[in-house]
Amino acid sequence: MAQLRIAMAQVNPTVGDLDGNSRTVVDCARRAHQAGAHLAVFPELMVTGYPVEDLALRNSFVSASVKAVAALAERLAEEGLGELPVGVGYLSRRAGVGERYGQPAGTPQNAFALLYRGRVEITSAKHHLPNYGVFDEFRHFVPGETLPVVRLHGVDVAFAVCEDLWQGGGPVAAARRARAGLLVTLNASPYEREKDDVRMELCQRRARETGAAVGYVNMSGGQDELIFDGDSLIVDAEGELIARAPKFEEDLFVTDLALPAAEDAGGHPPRSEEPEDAVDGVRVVRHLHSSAPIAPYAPEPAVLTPRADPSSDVGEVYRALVVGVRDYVRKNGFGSVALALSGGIDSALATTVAVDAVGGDRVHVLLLPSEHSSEHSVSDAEDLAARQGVAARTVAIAPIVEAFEQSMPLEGVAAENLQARVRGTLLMGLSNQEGHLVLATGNKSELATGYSTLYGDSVGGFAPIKDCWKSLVWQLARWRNAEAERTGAVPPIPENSISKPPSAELRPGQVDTDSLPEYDLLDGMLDTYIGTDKGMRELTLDGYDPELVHRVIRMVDKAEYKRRQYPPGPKISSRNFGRDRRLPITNRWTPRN
Ligand SMILES: Nc1ncnc2c1ncn2[C@@H]1O[C@H](COP(=O)(O)OP(=O)(O)OC[C@H]2O[C@@H]([n+]3cccc(C(=O)O)c3)[C@H](O)[C@@H]2O)[C@@H](O)[C@H]1O
Ligand SMILES: Nc1ncnc2c1ncn2[C@@H]1O[C@H](COP(=O)(O)OP(=O)(O)OP(=O)(O)O)[C@@H](O)[C@H]1O
Ligand SMILES: NC(=O)CC[C@H](N)C(=O)O
Repeated sequence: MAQLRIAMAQVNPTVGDLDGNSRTVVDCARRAHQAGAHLAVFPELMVTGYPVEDLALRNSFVSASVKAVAALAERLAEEGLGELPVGVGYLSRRAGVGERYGQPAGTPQNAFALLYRGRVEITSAKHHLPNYGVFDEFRHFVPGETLPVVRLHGVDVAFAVCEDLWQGGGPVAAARRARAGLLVTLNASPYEREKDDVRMELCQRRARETGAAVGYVNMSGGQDELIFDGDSLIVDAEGELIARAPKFEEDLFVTDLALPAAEDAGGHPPRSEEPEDAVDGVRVVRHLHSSAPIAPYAPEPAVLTPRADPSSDVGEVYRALVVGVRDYVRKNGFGSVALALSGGIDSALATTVAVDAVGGDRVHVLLLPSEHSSEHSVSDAEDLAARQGVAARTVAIAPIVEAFEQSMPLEGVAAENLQARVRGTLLMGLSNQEGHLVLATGNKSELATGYSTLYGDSVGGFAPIKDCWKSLVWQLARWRNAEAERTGAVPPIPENSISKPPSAELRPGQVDTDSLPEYDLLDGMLDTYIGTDKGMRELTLDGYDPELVHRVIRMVDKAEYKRRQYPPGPKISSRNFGRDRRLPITNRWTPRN
């Protein structure tokens, strides 16, 4: 057996910030070196951030990434870190491939580089490209065809990139054939509810299949609608969990691994850059760093007993929303946010998430009562603002609505929507004047059914709870209050905001159930329709009333145009309204089956 100390950097790069991301690599590599690591690894596309989307198709961006990774190798050596092999993801190009989309030769690849002694020593690229859900990698990359296997202190270490682990064959099969002792994967795997269990099981299965320990390093942090939850982990060749990093945080995660020395494992002695036959379109390329196993470390293992994460599923969703808001605000250069607070549950939860994300002193709320607003809409909103220490301003909108209607009389829904639009205009005015990012407060049930006013309550730059069904909104509010009680703090959300019936308050006595079914029933049906694409007949077979099914499906399909104009917001489900679900707006198809 040989001993290998591996440092996995679960960090939060920013897309396009090549200098900042490179600095993060140097800082973590320094700490890894100080911790005595033999190898430091970073997430997929660390140098550029992930996903780069169509930046991958800009030749200048690919060139900048290739230059940045070479400069990073030099910088590591200048800082005295050249002897530490550092594995990073970056954007590269495969030379010699013909012109594509009018670009010069050389198509983009989602690449891996091992940096050592001031040089980009080894490169390879992701073989399996995900092209489903939020991923579009056929559009952006061509697949890699090699699996680097590096003998490091006597252990054969193979390197693959994210989706390479999710699909069988290819790199996984090649790692098995190469008898690697450790398979390291660099990942940018976005959060979805319960995906942590899927990933863990995947790593365990692949470890058993390859007969190698698996080191899985994931990104943390938010990028537009995606949230990377970290949760990096290491399992041994039998699939036993050795160590696991915390979720939703940055972490440099150092672990001592006892691994089979290459010769014991049956791997033949490598000559540098020696290719082996292709397995499933992937050639193993062996590299020699150091053959001799090093003496085992003495006493203290660099640590890490598996850390159980205490969060519940709902608690995890809450943390994901906070990270999504925090990083959207920070990475887009905002100092503060603003939102309209109605005393209802949606704006109460959105405000609470915002306060947890950026701090109460950077959250500004507007109370905007109209002639139809209830007493409690103001008192509950004031109560929440006081509990959370946010700056609250009240502007009665009735005179503005009246002035509007004097110039152009409106009736019915048009008049109702005017109130929402006046609120939207005031919020955007405040944003322009004071520079806050406006948060839209709509939930997924409203987005699904089109139950919001275009250019009214849907205005804003980011929408914290847009992927949460209304029933989940209540669960999140209760979870957050219970968390506060557990730690002896004041529950941030007034009980009345949680318990009162939801209402848009756009006309006297209006409640959501005038237009929509009860949320428990509605959300179940929506989750099945949106999440599984079942049609009318199948939903009816599931036990839903045929007339209701027909009505709800029509509402959902008709509202595509509203969703397309809604701000982005954190994805927490396996199918969000955004990159996961792309449907035509102009569409006469009725899903009868
Ligand atoms: N296919 C299409 N492509 C592009 N635009 C399209 C379109 N179909 C209609 N439109 C446009 O959309 C307009 C209709 O949309 P919109 O103006 O939003 O109005 P609309 O959807 O008719 O009404 C908004 C509904 O949301 C409810 N609401 C509003 C605000 C808050 C809440 C709450 O829960 O608190 C609920 C309100 O009670 C009402 O039932 C049309 O006048 C037309 O201009
Ligand atoms: N009186 C008000 N003052 C300020 N903002 C308001 C007011 N009424 C509505 N809004 C804004 O419009 C949004 C849409 O209203 P909606 O009724 O969907 O949400 P809610 O009031 O927060 O929750 P609920 O739907 O449970 O009543 C609110 O979240 C809030 O941002
Ligand atoms: N970046 C990737 O290749 C991610 C794809 C993978 N299936 C995941 O969700 O983790």
